[in-house]
Amino acid sequence: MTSVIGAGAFGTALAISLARDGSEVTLWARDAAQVAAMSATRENAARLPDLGFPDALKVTGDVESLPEGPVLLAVPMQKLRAALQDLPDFGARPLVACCKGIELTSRLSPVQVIGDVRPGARAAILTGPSFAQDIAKGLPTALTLACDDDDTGRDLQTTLTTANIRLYRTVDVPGAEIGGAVKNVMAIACGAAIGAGLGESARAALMTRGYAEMLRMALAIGARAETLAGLSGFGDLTLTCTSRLSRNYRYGLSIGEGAPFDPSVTVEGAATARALQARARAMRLDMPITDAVVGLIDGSRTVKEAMTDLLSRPLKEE
Ligand SMILES: NC(=O)C1=CN([C@@H]2O[C@H](COP(=O)(O)OP(=O)(O)OC[C@H]3O[C@@H](n4cnc5c(N)ncnc54)[C@H](OP(=O)(O)O)[C@@H]3O)[C@@H](O)[C@H]2O)C=CC1
Ligand SMILES: O=C(CO)COP(=O)(O)O
Repeated sequence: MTSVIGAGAFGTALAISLARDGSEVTLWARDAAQVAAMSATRENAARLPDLGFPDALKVTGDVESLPEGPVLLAVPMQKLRAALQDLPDFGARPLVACCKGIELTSRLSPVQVIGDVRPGARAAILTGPSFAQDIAKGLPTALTLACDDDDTGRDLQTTLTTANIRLYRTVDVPGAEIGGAVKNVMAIACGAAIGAGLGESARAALMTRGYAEMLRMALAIGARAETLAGLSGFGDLTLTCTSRLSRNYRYGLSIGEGAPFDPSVTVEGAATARALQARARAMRLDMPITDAVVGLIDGSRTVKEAMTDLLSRPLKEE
């Protein structure tokens, strides 16, 4: 039995996929009106319209009624701490972060935030390339489940694998987390380049040099290079930097096109770019594309200026 905290796009999609296999899943939302609507219509009309809930999916607003078994925390990175602080103590139940990014106030990763709020909890992260719509529709996906306790990781891998989600396991939690955080920043950069008409070659350059920044930060925090070459790094970078289904990429497009963007949409890369830049500066790491994205977001650089900054850096070896 699995519980999902947060009936956003990702939490709902995971719950649908698990329940479609017949697993008992309880999806918790904090908003009573949303709970009532989802219970009545058996869909999440706001986030995943027309994708009905399987019978095994239970909806609740009563967090005390959640069953034993893993708890998936499917809330945005910058909301994870507040969500955990409002939730009851889940005892020995594994807590699985289902978010991507770095907390702006602390520069901590999702699993580090869980450890900060719930010391001693068995924590893991589920990350990798997948759009909620694809998961909910039953399309094939492959994701990474990272847990530093391999026994817990094996249990979670078995429990959370579904007919359309193939899970790969790793104990390299920092590696899995940093890939998912940095790829969103790079997706904003790529969207901005395409939106400003800079072309596909510029996008390929940003993806490749963005991967170099991802790897630089990963190695500096003790992660394994192989993890970054996998689903949570290279895989998710590829998906997010090339698809208009990505909200981070679309946010970048809007910057490049000078078009408005709905501020209520979850764009993890925006806050994470600032957190990543602060972390990189403290660690004396060179992350020029991250710097450029922060400049675009705070309005201090135009796309043209940011690209000129990147192209005029001293020449170096690859
Ligand atoms: N969407 C996707 O395709 C994918 C998303 N992810 C990751 O999943 C994470 C969540 O994204 P996604 O589901 O898309 O986001 P959404 O914006 O669709 O949903 C966010 C959910 O979090 C809930 N929430 C926010 N703050 C709190 C809080 N303090 N306590 C409890 N619940 C809270 C919201 O509730 P309310 O509506 O009441 O505000 C909402 O249900 C992100 O880190 C994202 O990167 C990963 C892979 C794919
Ligand atoms: O993380 C995702 C794909 O793996 C979803 O990307 P967005 O948050 O940019 O929509």
